[in-house]
Amino acid sequence: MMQFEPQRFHGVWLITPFYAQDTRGSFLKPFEQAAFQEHGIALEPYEVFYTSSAKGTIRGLHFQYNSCQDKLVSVLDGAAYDVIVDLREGSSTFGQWQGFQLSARNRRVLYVPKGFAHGFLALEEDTLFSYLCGGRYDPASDSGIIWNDPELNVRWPLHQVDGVILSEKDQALPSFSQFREAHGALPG
Ligand SMILES: Cc1cn([C@H]2C[C@H](O)[C@@H](COP(=O)(O)OP(=O)(O)O[C@H]3O[C@@H](C)C(=O)[C@@H](O)[C@H]3O)O2)c(=O)[nH]c1=O
Repeated sequence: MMQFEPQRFHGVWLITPFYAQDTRGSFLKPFEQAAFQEHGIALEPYEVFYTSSAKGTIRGLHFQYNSCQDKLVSVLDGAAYDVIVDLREGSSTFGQWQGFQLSARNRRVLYVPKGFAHGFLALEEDTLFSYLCGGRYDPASDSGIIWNDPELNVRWPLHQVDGVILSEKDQALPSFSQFREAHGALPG
């Protein structure tokens, strides 16, 4: 049976997938529509993708302005410190962040609703990160907030890596205050 643990941000769930082992190996099921619906999670899968990241890579903190995606994320190989930031209009936890340890060993799966920025730090070499997203990729409105924004003050576990690797795009992301001036918030 899958287990669903509600998190302190309304609508965020940490999920223990169905997992079984036998003499052949293992079986893991991270998504089952009926089980998600029973918990009020209306994820309509649109696309699946994976990324592989060198240790120390930070991807994020990303979101789309239009056709906001909800995401089911997990780590298939390696380990990551996963971070979400509540950017939902009218949310009582707007501007707050939370971090989660996701790894191939703990098999935890995180459901991130629409209206959040999302990112992670790869804690091991070649960390394989999996996404199941509701909503299409919209490159025109793909954006984010800089990973080390002083106002958000995410406490990344940088002591666990030797240095930070970032894409050029992620180095140039706006600050949280620039995001608020330009957009205010995201539709939840
Ligand atoms: C995200 C994405 C990227 N791409 C392309 C654009 C680019 O050429 C290449 C790499 O894209 P990026 O640099 O944006 O990839 P990346 O930095 O890994 O982006 C991802 O970061 C994490 C934190 C998320 O939450 C994801 O939703 C996504 O935003 O892949 C797609 O074709 N479809 C997609 O859905």
